[in-house]
Amino acid sequence: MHEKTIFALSSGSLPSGVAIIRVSGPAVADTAEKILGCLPPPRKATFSRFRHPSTGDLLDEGLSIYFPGPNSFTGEDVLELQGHGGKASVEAILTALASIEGLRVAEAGEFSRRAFENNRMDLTELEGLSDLIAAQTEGQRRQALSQSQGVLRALYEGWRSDIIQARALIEAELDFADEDDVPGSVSDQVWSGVLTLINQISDHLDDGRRGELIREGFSIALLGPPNAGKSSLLNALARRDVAIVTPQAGTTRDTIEISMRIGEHLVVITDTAGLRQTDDEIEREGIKRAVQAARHADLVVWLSPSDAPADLPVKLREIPNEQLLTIGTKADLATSQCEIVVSTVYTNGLDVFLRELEDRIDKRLGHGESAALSRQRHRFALNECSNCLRLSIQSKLDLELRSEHLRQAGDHLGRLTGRIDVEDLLDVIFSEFCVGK
Ligand SMILES: Nc1nc2c(c(=O)[nH]1)N(C=O)[C@@H](CNc1ccc(C(=O)N[C@@H](CCC(=O)O)C(=O)O)cc1)CN2
Ligand SMILES: Nc1nc2c(ncn2[C@@H]2O[C@H](COP(=O)(O)OP(=O)(O)OP(=O)(O)O)[C@@H](O)[C@H]2O)c(=O)[nH]1
Repeated sequence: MHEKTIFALSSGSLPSGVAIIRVSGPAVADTAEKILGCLPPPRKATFSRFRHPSTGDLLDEGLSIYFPGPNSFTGEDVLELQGHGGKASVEAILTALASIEGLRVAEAGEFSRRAFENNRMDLTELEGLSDLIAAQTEGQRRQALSQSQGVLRALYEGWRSDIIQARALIEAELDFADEDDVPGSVSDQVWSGVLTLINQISDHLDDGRRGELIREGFSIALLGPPNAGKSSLLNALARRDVAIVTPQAGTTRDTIEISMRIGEHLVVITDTAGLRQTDDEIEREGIKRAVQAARHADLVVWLSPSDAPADLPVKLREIPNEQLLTIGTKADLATSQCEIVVSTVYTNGLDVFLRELEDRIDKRLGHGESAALSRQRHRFALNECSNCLRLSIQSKLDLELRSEHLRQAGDHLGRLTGRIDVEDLLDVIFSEFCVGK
């Protein structure tokens, strides 16, 4: 239980139609008495006058809601003051709250931190909540919402309890190892269960980084010879002049990135320097970056100008087919061999091109059918867990050592959900939150 009661404006920037000020902690009942004159009935929106606790001045009128702990967002007593969203109105209420003993302004993410500390949410749910507030696309929203509702928590806690149970059986066998009448076969069942778990984790990890790409954005690199129209295409997609376009070959030097939505997903598109042999040192560096961008991209779009078709250079041939899309550009100048052709001068073919991109992205990212891990942190912990499980099933090892590997496997899952040793992680996660959340 925290001694301090915290408060903050939880709704967005001012002015706004309505502003919600949230108060959480042990002094909530006292605060309600002081500001509202009484404690409103639990969980009922109640019309109230908000008054200054010492002067009795009317500050605003609005709705108040009292959520007695532990059935509240934070698990503590919570009071919401829903007033008018004017800057001065909100300021007056915040000032009045600050004057009450035992109250202080909340730090970023502090309400959620208390929810975590009171076991109302685990780490993956907190991350989901943080992602939900950051979500810009339908795909991100859907994934973040289900993560905030605990799909990953349920999965990982389930696995962790399987491991704990397996370990209990092994430990029991170790304890009875000296007694002749206890058969040594309990553990055989345990190990086949562990093997099943290893396969489940491996299936979960082997998802083409679907969840991470939904969260971070699917990356597309535009590549082609100089003057193929890469920057023109980027500008057409962005609907603004992001990159410089000139008739001079070798205009783009550094890579240029834009973020946009395609269908349900966030996409990061990179314009790159045209690929060619050159002695210009700056251009050479640009080309190096272009090749790097191609290697890191989830999809490479190769632009082949219709008036001077160009094949993919040798150093990009390693890119798998499903990660490559070749399009013909400058379709107004000549006929292209490519299936998809665009002209940025006449804005032809862009819709077909975008539809093809959407199709390819949807195929890779799906529609949130199953729970997907969404951060590298999850991937690391699951890999570590899986490694420990693999060590534990080696029958040549001592049973005690195998049990210890199981313990470590469980601990990796415990860190994933925040059941153990996560102080350092918490600061990172809460730094992503805004004040009032
Ligand atoms: N006015 C308001 N709207 C809001 C929030 C809020 O805090 N205030 N939220 C803030 O993020 C979100 C909703 N999250 C909430 C989560 C749990 C509880 C809550 O009181 N839970 C209780 C009771 C659940 C029930 O009745 O089924 C509990 O879990 O015990 C409230 C809001 C979005 N909308
Ligand atoms: N006719 C025609 N010209 C185009 C089209 N797209 C681009 N251009 C012209 O082609 C030239 C090169 O365009 P950019 O978009 O700068 O080409 P780039 O591939 O980014 O070139 P680098 O930066 O040199 O690699 C410019 O003069 C554009 O106006 C098109 O669809 N049709």
